[in-house]
Amino acid sequence: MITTITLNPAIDCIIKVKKLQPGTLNRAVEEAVFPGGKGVNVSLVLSELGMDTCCCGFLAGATGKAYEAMLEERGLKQQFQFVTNGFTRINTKVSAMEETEINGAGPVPGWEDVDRLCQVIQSLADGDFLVLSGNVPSSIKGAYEYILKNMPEGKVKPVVDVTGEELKKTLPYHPFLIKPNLEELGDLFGVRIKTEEEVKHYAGELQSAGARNVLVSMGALGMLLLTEDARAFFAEGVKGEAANTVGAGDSAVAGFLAGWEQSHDWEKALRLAAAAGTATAFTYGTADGAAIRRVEGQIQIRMLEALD
Ligand SMILES: Nc1ncnc2c1ncn2[C@@H]1O[C@H](COP(=O)(O)OP(=O)(O)OP(=O)(O)O)[C@@H](O)[C@H]1O
Ligand SMILES: O=P(O)(O)OC[C@@]1(O)O[C@H](CO)[C@@H](O)[C@@H]1O
Repeated sequence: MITTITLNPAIDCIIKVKKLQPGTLNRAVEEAVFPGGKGVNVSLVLSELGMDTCCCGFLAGATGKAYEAMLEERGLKQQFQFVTNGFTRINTKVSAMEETEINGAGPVPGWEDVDRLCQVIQSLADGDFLVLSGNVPSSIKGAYEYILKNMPEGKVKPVVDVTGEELKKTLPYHPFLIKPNLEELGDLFGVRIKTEEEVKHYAGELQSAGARNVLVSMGALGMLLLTEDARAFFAEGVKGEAANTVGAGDSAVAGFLAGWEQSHDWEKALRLAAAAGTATAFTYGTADGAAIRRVEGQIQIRMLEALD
């Protein structure tokens, strides 16, 4: 079982306009709503890939009820808890010549809510993956570190996809996988990363700080994997027309975990990660299993020189 935590999920509203014109009324030519938030996206893609998954985190208000109904419609196992303050956010993603996103703030959970969540995940089985993914509300800053501190040592294999300080604080808990994108990796070290060597170097620094495996996603360029047994691979990007790339990174995390669970082979895990990310970039919302399997055969993987 792979459990995902999304502290601040969102109804993702994807709107396509011919041309985005700020300061005036824009009308959609296409629109769709999805139950979004990084951890839930991971669960949606895991279930498409035939994996057993459950998502949890916090919902609130009328939009929270609507969100719950959307999860039910998708047949996703969930253990979300309702908090009393605020409402589940609606994140607007506008697809035009470029992508523009407006993410809401979301409800205001308290530490007592985090404690309730910790109770829920105490029942995970030894060795289960626990995916901690997405923005941490400011009322509970440091929540990922707190959650990991409250799990019996060695019980779960954490997977962390979050930016900045929240990520750094989880590294002493030796996450099985972290997945920064190129910009996030650079921001962690206050640099702008330009070469593959630099990606490998800074991913290696994150391993030295505690991460076991590091997957760096680079949008249309592809993704680089540095493994705990000091191997490095690169999955080349696949050319094609992106529909909306929201959730591509989350799909990559799901593909990696599904691939790893199914094969225990780094290259196969990376291939499925790249296929899932690509398939999601080429569709509205997260990709379905058939689309991911179709892209899988197009992924080219290069083995890189290991780190010194
Ligand atoms: N435009 C694209 N064309 C082809 N493949 C893409 C494109 N965008 C993303 N991908 C694939 O998806 C993977 C993950 O994308 P990306 O690096 O954009 O993740 P991210 O920044 O974490 O995204 P998000 O936060 O929206 O989930 C890439 O490494 C690549 O394999
Ligand atoms: O505000 P956060 O939590 O950083 O990001 C939330 C979000 O943008 O991330 C997902 C894509 O990765 C979307 O489904 C969702 O709207």
